[in-house]
Amino acid sequence: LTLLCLGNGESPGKMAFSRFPILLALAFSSFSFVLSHLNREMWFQDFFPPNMCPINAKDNTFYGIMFDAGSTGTRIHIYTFVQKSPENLPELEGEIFESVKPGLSAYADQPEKGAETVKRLLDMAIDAVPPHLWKKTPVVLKATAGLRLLSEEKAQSLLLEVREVFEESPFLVPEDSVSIMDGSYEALGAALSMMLFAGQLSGQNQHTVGTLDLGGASTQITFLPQFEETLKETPGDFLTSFEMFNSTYKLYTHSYLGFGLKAARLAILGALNVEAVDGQMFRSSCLPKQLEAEWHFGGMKYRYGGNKEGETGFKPCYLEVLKVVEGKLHQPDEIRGRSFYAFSYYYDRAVDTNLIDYEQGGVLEVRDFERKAEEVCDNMEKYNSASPFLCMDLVYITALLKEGFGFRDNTLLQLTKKVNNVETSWTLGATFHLLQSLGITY
Ligand SMILES: Nc1ncnc2c1ncn2[C@@H]1O[C@H](COP(=O)(O)OP(=O)(O)O)[C@@H](O)[C@H]1O
Ligand SMILES: [Ca+2]
Repeated sequence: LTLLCLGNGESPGKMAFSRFPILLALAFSSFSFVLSHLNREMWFQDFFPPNMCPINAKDNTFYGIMFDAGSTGTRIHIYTFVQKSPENLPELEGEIFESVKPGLSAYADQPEKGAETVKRLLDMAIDAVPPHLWKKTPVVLKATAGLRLLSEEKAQSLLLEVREVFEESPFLVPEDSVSIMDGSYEALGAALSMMLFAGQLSGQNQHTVGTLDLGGASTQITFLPQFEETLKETPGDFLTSFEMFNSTYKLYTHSYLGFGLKAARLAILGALNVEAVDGQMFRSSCLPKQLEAEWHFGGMKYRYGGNKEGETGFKPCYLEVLKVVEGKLHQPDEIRGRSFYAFSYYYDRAVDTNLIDYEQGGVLEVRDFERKAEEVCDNMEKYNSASPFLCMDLVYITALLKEGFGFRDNTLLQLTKKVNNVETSWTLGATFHLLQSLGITY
């Protein structure tokens, strides 16, 4: 640990040390997400102490290794926890994070090569975790929508190869250590992560927030309902209970498969679930007029292009996109008055269009995405150098938020990549849950 610290966060991968009692939220604020400044500033930044290195190598440290096998990339998160005494709750000390592209599903026909990418990432953990703790450090890989969309046979042979890599490693390999994760577990992990982060803020003005994750293939929404009404009006399969510290919590959580950004592109183009796409040209008013190109996704090749003769721009594009989202998602009333953390492609597209800074993130209103979508779609030639899908992606994000989930124009979204150098991802919550269920403490 000391050695890694000398590297000051640069090696191997991106080392981050933060120190916050992650469980305060669970213990004191009844799972309320606590936000202080609901103005347009980063509401986290005042509350976290600056990064710091552990003063000494500690013997009350333990680790958890979580792989996120996403549809566009594979990521390793190596978390360090410190437990000061048995009666104290563990604190998150830091994270090492690294990622590779493409994701495992790109190796559908070469499972060994796919597993090799996992092995290279796992080698980082050999350096990061002290040898005497290897046997006590669980390693788990959870695959998301990308693998959910592969055939069962291809997905299973990938998972089998990865399992072998784990078995050959010196780490603790729990039962079911390599699996395709249920969408609601992904959402639950994200919610738990944010609860852990927000624990630092307890005692401030309390507002509860939820999380929105926009992946390539699927999208998730999660929040802790405050009103009985919401629980009554919500279909049972949108509610997930989980236990922690002798309490049961009921979360609203749902994963919409096929509503990730890339899957949505296909749906908008009318290319989803179309047989014999080869040779067929899919056109959209959301694409530059003169564009004609090819796109490889999920093992298929698609030809797509702009409306050469017809209309292009924000209005016709919005109508096209509306068909894909309108009436397709459950709209809980309660979310209208809430704030949400937004990750992944919400973050990336906001960065691409200078709505937020890549390092800092920021707070946006739903209408900021709409304004940007109008600007990009009505001036596509100006945005030529960016992705040809930029207009479509922004309109999809706008429509998904407004017409899909039913958010207001002024709903606040906190776009956050990292809290004090720890990635905001479902992985922290899932690792925490894993360590709890294995009874791993110092
Ligand atoms: N830990 C992470 N750090 C940075 N970006 C991430 C992380 N996890 C997901 N993303 C972003 O989300 C996008 C899509 O998510 P991904 O996890 O690959 O898809 P899916 O969740 O549908 O499997 C990625 O392109 C990436 O920009
Ligand atoms: Ca993801």
